Amino acid sequence: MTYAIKECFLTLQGEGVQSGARAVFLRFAGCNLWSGREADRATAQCRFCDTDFVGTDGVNGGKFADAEALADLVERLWGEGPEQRLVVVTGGEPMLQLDAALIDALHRRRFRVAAESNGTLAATPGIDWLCISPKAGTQVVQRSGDELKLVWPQAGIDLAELEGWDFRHLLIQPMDGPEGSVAEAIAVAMDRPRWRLSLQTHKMVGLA
Ligand SMILES: C[S@@+](CC[C@H](N)C(=O)[O-])C[C@H]1O[C@@H](n2cnc3c(N)ncnc32)[C@H](O)[C@@H]1O
Ligand SMILES: Nc1nc2[nH]cc(C(=O)O)c2c(=O)[nH]1
Ligand code: SF4
Ligand SMILES: [Mg+2]
Repeated sequence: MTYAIKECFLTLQGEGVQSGARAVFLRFAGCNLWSGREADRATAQCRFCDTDFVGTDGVNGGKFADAEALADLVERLWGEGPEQRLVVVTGGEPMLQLDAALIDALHRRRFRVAAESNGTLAATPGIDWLCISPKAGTQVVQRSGDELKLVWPQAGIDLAELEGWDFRHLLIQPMDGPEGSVAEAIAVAMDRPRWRLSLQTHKMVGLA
């Protein structure tokens, strides 16, 4: 299978339960909830995205002919040094492309595979840490995983409904943008203690 990769880079996980962890980020191109074009943002199903996932022209981006070539890139970016190998597959929407062949190739190189997904597609089997981030107005089919990370505020999302899904960790993350509100995210954590505040720390410290 050919994989379309926007960018691939070594950084620290900036969000969620594993925030602060050294990780190679593998960003797949393309999403099923927005074209990625600004002209389409206002009418997209997901309208607050902070990411450019269009094309394959980012750092180490490109078309990869097979899983081995892509896993080799991830391993090269991790480097020979420290163990505790972690790759975060994201996008765009990674479940459009992530397959068993790539997960297996990464596992054979001793990587734990974490994924960031909008939950509208069933997660590929074999992921070691699954983070689902629901978008209002969409049908979330993946209602189990390790962490549910909700960008807030989003009108039309019922927190009580999400609390009934099968996730070990509930994170509330301030939306970065004109509709965002740190205060409203803090209020959720104060009113509903199962939800913990997730901040986009990479943006605070100047990491990609
Ligand atoms: C860019 S998305 C890619 C993965 C997947 N498509 C998803 O939405 O979960 C990665 C994470 O960034 C979050 N995110 C996107 N735009 C954001 C924004 N403006 N403010 C805060 N978090 C945002 C998403 O909700 C998701 O948790
Ligand atoms: N450092 C860093 N952490 C992240 N956590 C989730 C991200 C994403 O865009 O999927 C992201 C990202 O883009 N950078
Ligand atoms: S679903 Fe994820 S990648 Fe797609 S537009 Fe929304 S935040 Fe961005
Ligand atoms: Mg990001």
